[in-house]
Formats: sequence, structure tokens, C-alpha cells
Amino acid sequence: MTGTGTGTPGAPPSTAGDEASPSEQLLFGGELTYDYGWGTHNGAWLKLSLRAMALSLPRQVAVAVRLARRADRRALITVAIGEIARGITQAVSLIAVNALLVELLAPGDITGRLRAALPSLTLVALLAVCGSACKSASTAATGILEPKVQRAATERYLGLVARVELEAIEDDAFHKLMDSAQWGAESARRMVVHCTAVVTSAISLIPAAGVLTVLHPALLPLLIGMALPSAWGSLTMARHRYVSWHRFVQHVRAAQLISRLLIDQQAAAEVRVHDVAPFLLQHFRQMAETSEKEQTRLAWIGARTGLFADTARGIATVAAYGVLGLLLWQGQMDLAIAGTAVLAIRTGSASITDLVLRVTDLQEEALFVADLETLCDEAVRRAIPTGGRDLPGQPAEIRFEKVTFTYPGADEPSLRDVDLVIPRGRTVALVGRNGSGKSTLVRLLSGARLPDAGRVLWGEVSTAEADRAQIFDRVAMVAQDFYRWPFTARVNIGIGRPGAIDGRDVEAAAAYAGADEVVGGLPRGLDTLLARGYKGGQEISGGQWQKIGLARARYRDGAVLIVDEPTSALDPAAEQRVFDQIHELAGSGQTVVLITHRLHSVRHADLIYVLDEGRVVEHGSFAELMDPAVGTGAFREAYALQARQFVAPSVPPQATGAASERAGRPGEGQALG
Ligand SMILES: Nc1ncnc2c1ncn2[C@@H]1O[C@H](COP(=O)(O)OP(=O)(O)OP(=O)(O)O)[C@@H](O)[C@H]1O
Repeated sequence: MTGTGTGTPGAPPSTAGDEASPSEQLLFGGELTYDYGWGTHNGAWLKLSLRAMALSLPRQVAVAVRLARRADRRALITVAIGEIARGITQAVSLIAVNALLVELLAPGDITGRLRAALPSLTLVALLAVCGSACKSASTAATGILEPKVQRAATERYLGLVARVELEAIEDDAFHKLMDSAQWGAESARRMVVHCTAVVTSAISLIPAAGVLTVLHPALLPLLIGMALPSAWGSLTMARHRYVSWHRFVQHVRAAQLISRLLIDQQAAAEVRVHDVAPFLLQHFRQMAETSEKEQTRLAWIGARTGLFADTARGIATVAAYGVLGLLLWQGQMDLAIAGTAVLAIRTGSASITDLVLRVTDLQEEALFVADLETLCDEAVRRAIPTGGRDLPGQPAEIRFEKVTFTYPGADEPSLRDVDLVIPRGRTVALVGRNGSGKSTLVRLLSGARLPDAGRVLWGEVSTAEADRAQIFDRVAMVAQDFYRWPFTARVNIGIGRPGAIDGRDVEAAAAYAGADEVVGGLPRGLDTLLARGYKGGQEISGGQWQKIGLARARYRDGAVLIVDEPTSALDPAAEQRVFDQIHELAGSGQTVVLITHRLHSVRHADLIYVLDEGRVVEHGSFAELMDPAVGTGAFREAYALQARQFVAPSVPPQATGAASERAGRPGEGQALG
């Protein structure tokens, strides 16, 4: 584990020791780093000083106002008017109270003094009513604004993240940013509340400070002296909380992951049969304990800081009232003025304390909102570019020219110098051993990834310069791990081209893929929810899902159909039907790229490419690849190996020993599939 220290600026605090715990090893491979490495706010917490706070306040208020304006302009205006009006009523109120005290403490009979004080008293009462009305209006508008701000902030970052390159989605640093950003959206909501409170406190502080300055020049510094310890205390804690949060965000995510696994539907059977629960619980506890240690550390820092700040504040308060008493005693101030001063000090110190607390809260939330902004900037930077060259109407072929591709962080390329041609309206099969690069190849073909070297050309336009949206639009894909949406069967098919899902087309696509039988067996047909654990939700088998996946690709109706292991979970009849349909599709002018380990099913493909360790080792038609006089023989050997499984005796010979048993077992040896 890296990043040790004791909470001093410049080094993240350490509570978990220097060695990665077994749980950290489990989830982070022992490589848990506590970097803050996201450019703009790297070390931003260090800048949480009084001066920086004062300087950045206008910017943060502007951020909150911008967020609020984006969410609901009218509510924002109501809050602004309400708070300013409330501040003004407080200011006038203080002046009216002073006038009231002067009248009441003036020489003369009590009836006359009360009569003279009546207008001021009425004004104070009226102002109190106005102040309450303004507060109610502002509270209501803030309540309306808050969820809208959170929604707007969330929508914005989700919209941007959904458009980033796949590479970013697999990047752990980007994930960490996304975690912070989720917090940031909530912070945006709280920022509006804090910002409103800052404005209120600042406005109510102005008259208190003004009155004190007029009464005696020594009073304002005393008031500020009373507020400084609280400011220091809350700033210190804000800084610790922010650092701590950034350090432990990965732990929180990991603990959530483990706890979700315990209740996950797909893992449920294995959790029970393999008795995985104690193992997971143990790691959950370890992760939670690491976070608890940090919470304890923070609690102690909070207690120490609070005690120190309160003591300093107590001393400053005694000093302030002491000076006031001294001025009275020396006759430098009369009683009415002292009364107003006490009131102004009380109002002012409440406002200033509130102001400092709110500014600190605002500052803290602003750091998370800054994370959100960083994520949005990063998402924009890593977005799939919009625009680019138009694809030709019907490119005659898709061509790979010396394509090399390495996944970020991988040592070895997954594709090396690949040359390949996919002619329009043909069926092209990709075969090869596990990990030979077939799925990677179709990711590059569909524009989901871009090559590091070489070109993938749709006609004469390379995917790197093309308008990627146009490429996506022409591709229908049933990936190996196609997504099982927790929605209805209808949506699971129609989501192939989500917009307005057309009922009749969905039914036609379902019938085409043989999914109509699956749907027919569901209690509510196409409207059955395919998500167990929800009301009316149903689960279907792996093979049935595969039919839904094929129906989705059919519904999408792209010019190029990519099917990655489309029949791995299908029974023999369904499998035969799928391959017949694929063959028919190619006959109707659609380009089909088929990835499969079932070599007998590629007999009808126009072209077969055999991959091994990221290279195309041979290609040709089925007949060519089976011809002993042509190619490397890789395909032929693998085909023969698979074929042997079907001609082998149905009852294995007895007592032939482990070695001979292994030799007859399917899938072993140097097979491609
Ligand atoms: N997202 C990824 N990040 C890093 N490496 C990856 C990623 N996806 C695949 N790889 C690696 O790239 C290589 C090729 O993988 P690919 O999935 O393309 O193989 P494949 O031929 O489709 O295998 P299979 O037949 O098992 O589906 C493998 O070494 C794999 O580990």
C-alpha cells in the first residue's frame, strides 16, 4: 500500500497500516494507491485556508447559481428575492430596535415613553412578519430547486459518461472519478442550500457590523475575534473529511461490491452451494473495519479541534463582553447604546458563525462539485468524437490493413498486423482459440475501438476519421456477453433500436429468431418483465436469452450483422435454425460476421479467417482450408479434432487409464474451437 502519513498536508492519512489487508489484496490486487491524480483539483484540499476560502467564495456562489439557473430559473429568482428581502428586514429591524431602546430608556414618564416607542414597536412587529413571509417563500423555492439541481447535475454527467470511449469505462481512475461525481451531484443539491444560507448570513451581518462600527470602533474586531476560532475549526474538519473521503472512496465501493454479491441473484446459487457467504462476509467486515478506523480517527480529530475552537471562542466572547462592560463603566457608552451593542453582537456573532459554517460547508461541497466538473471535462475529453467523414452509401467491403491493437494496460497486443477483407453481402467467419482476438477484431470493425496502428476501412473511410455514429448505425451485434436488460421482453428486443419501439416489428423479430415460443410461454407475453426479484418478474434460460438477443439484432436491422457465439447455449435444432437463417441473411445482401467455435457451422461461410495469438494465420473458403495442399493446416486439424467427438463410441471403453481417457475427451489438445 502506498500513501502513508498522519493527516498532515501533503500526505494522505494512514489508518490501515502500510500492508494491504487480505481484503485489499482480494479487490485491489494489493495495489491500492492513494493518489489524488486528477489534474485540476489535485491537492485542492490543501488550499482550504481562510484566504483561499474568501477568494474562492464568489466563484463558488457563481457555480451554485449556474447550477440552479440551469435547473429552475423561476425558483432561483424567488430564492434570491426572498433572501435579499429577508436580509433587508433584518437590517431595518436592528435600526428599529435601537430607536425603540432609545425611546424606552429616555428620561420622562413611562406612558409618554411607551407612546413614543409605539411606532418603532409596530415597525419591528411588521418587519418580523415580512421577514417570516420572505423566509417561507425562500424555503419553498429552495425545496423545489434542490432536487432539480441534483437531477440536472446527475443527468448531465450520466449523459456525458454514456458517450465516452470504452477505454475510459474500463479505466479505474475514471471509475474513481465517477464515484466522486455521484457524490458531487448530491453536493450540488446541498450547495444551493448552503449558498442561500451564506447570502442570508452575509446580508444580516452587514447591518450588525455597521451598527457596531458606528457604536464603537473596538466592537467589530471583537466580533470578528469571536468568529475566527469557529472558522478555523470548521475549515480544519472540512479538510480532513475531504481527504479522508478521497482516500476511502475505493474501500466504500469495494465494500458495496461485496455486499451486493451476497444478495445478487446470479451469484445466489453459488453462494449457497459453495458456501461462499462466510468468505464474502469476512472480507466485507475487513473493508468496513478499515473505514470504521478512519471514522474513529476523524471523530477524535473532530473532538480535539472542537474543544480547541470552543475554548478560543469562549475567551474571545468573555473579552468582547468585558470590553463592553469597561466602556459602560468608564462612561464612554450609555445604556441604550450598550443594549443595542449587545443585540448587535449577538446577531452579528450568530450570523458570522453561521456564515463561516455555511461557507465551509459550501467550500467542502464545492470540492465535490469540482470533482463532478472534472468528470464532465474528462468525459468530454474522452468522448467518442461526433462528426467526421461520411461513410459511403454501400461500401463494397470492410478492410483491415495491418491493424494492431493493444488494450490499455496490456503488455501484449491482442491484434497484430491483421489484414482482412469482409466483402459486402457475404458471410465471413472468424475462428480461433480462446483469446486469439476474434471479439477484439469485431470491436474494431464496429468502431467501438480504434486501432493503434493500421486502418479499418469502410469503403475508403477509416473508422478513425469516420463519423462513428454512422458506423454504429449500420451495425447490429449479438455480442458473446450481450446485455440482459432488466426490462420487459418487448423492450429487450426493441432496445436494438430504442426510439419508438414498434410492436409489430418486435413480434416479427421475435418470430424470426425463434423467440416467439419463449415469449408465448411467459405469463404476460412480450410485456413480461425479465427480471426476477421485481413484481411479476420472470427468469428465462440461457438459451432462451440467446434467442431474445438474436431477435434484438434482427430488430436492429443493421447492414452488418455481427454474431459472436450465437448458438453456444442453443439446443441442436435451434442451433441449426440460426445457422440456416444466417446463411439466408447473407443471401439477401446483408453482411454477416460470425464468430464461432463450432467449426462444422462455418461450412457455408464465404470466407473463413483463422486467428491465433492476434494474427490471421490462414484464410480461405471451407474447401480451401480443408485442402491438405493449402494453408497451415490449423483449421483442418481443429476440425478433425471436433469431428472425432462425433464418431467416437458413445460408451467410453472401460479401464483404459487416465491418459487414454484424456485423449478422447473433447476440447483438449490444440483445438481452435
Ligand atoms: N477489455 C479488455 N481489456 C484487456 N484485455 C482484453 C480485453 N478484452 C480482451 N482482452 C484480451 O485480448 C485478448 C483477445 O481477447 P478476445 O476476447 O478478442 O479473444 P477471443 O478470440 O474472442 O476469445 P474467446 O474465444 O475466448 O471469446 C485476450 O488475451 C484477452 O485477455
